[in-house]
Amino acid sequence: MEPILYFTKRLHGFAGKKLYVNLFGTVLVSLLEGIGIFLLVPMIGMSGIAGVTTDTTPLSGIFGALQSIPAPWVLPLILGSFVLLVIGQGLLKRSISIQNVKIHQGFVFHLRSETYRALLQSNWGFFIKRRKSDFINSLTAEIGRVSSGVSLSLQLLASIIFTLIQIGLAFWLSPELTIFVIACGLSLSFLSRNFIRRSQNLGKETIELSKQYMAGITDQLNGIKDIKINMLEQSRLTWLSRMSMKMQREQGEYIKLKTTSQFYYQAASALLIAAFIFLSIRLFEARLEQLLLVIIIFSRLWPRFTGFQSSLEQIASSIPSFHNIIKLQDECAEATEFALDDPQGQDVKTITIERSLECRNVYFRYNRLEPQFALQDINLQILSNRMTAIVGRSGAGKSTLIDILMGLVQPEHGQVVIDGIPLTSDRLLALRRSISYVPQDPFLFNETIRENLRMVSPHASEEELWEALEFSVSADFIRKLPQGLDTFIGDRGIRLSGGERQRLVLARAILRKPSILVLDEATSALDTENESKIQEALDRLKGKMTVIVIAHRPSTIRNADQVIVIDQGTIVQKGISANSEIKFPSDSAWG
Ligand SMILES: Nc1ncnc2c1ncn2[C@@H]1O[C@H](COP(=O)(O)OP(=O)(O)OP(=O)(O)O)[C@@H](O)[C@H]1O
Repeated sequence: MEPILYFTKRLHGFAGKKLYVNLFGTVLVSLLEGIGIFLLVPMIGMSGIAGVTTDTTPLSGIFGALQSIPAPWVLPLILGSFVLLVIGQGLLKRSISIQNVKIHQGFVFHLRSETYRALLQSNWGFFIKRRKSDFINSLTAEIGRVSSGVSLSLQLLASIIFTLIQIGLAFWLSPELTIFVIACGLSLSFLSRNFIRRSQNLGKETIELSKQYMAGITDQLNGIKDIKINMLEQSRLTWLSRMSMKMQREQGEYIKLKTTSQFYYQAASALLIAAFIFLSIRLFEARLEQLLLVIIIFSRLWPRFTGFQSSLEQIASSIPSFHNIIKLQDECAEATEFALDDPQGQDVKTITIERSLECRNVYFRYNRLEPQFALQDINLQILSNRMTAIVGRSGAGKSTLIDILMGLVQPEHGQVVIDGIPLTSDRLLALRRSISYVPQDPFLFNETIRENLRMVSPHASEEELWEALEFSVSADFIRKLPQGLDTFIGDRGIRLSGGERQRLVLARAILRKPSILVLDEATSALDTENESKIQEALDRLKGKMTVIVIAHRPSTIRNADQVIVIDQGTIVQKGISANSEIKFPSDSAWG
């Protein structure tokens, strides 16, 4: 109940007055439907079928007024009112349905952007502990389930209001029979608790399966090249069929549960109606017209009880999604590193390092429950406007060190210090604005080259774009493309070679005009000629920009002013120049 209330409040906050208008409209539609049914009684009476009159029902007062109208007009008047009522109800229903869809869609979008915002505001440490596909699942399937769960709850509320009105009317017509039917309805709802609990459990299974499916399919599509090279197509297809079978089984269980509960309700309805007619005739001696009205009302009312059951089951199955989204938003809130709409965040100034960027006694573990440190006792000084190279064998801790220096993760002990001042959370954004980072696996968007460059610097002139491209030795290959800067580069830049991608990402990094440039094996895919051209370009940055290079190849660090060697998370060697006393780790990459 709690998560439903939580999201209903959120929906209320989002839709405001529109929500009440729609709820009121839904109740009105149901009422009009009820009035339409009441009109059936005098219509039947007039037709002479079964000798029904309205005299003995509480409606006699209302229909008595019809006697003052000339006899030939009564039937057309009643039939006309009936048609008008049905048309009015239909139109109202249509506009409410449209409004409902608008509110529902708007709320899905609102929830999605709220959750995505919370995700974007979270720190890097939060992302490395979780599966990306779980986020995708939450932002797509689960938010959809939450929104339809909320919308179902509101429909249920409208239905309850209408049912109460109908019960009032039924009570007015026959209190005994009404109490009898309500008692039966309540005892049935008590018995149906088990179905609701099972629906909730099935909802949990749905989420787990949907997470597994999303994780698997994302991984496989990311690794489609490996699948093709290793001819894993058949095994992947088998995985998909197994997954589909599990999902089908689970959906089958859900449908079985739903139809069983509907069957019980139907059987109970038949029994109840039989008992009800028997009792009304034998015990309560109801008259035909009274009985007819009560039957009409309850034939409308009883399906509502069945509807409640079915809605409750559906809502119950969406509750685990409610919990998951709340949990995700709470975890994001805990991991928030800045607020996206914070006006101060928008005009953060960049930091210019005057003297140095330092690590003082830094220790870091990915998992604080395990004894293994990824970095320990790190003390280093990166001088401003110089080139520092960080080297070490694979898994030594180079990328982790870079993440610490960029403020992406925080040390467990120790500090990052900029020009003698410790890096605190309020300066994190400023530091990040000052840094351009070229990762090992460069990321490009499925857009044109121009769009990919402008993403980081929307106002860059054509001249600036080409300048950055010249720097990264990309200008020539782009000029040769038929569409030049307007070439679409495909998913993650798949239509470019690995080296071209690296050069383009380097151009993007330079375009930001950073004060610190971080290259994490950013030239590993380049041939010697292009690499040395980039080395020359980086050389020209000396004195203008602080450059930090992670490298595996000695050629990459030839011109570094300082070389730091890391092994098993600790600094094992520091040297002023790569050409002199540095001894490289005995890793195969170093030849
Ligand atoms: N997200 C993570 N969760 C847990 N452990 C991690 C994570 N990322 C890295 N590690 C571990 O931390 C250690 C240092 O990893 P890091 O990526 O910093 O090494 P590296 O020197 O950059 O290696 P490479 O040259 O292969 O990229 C490794 O033992 C690695 O297994």
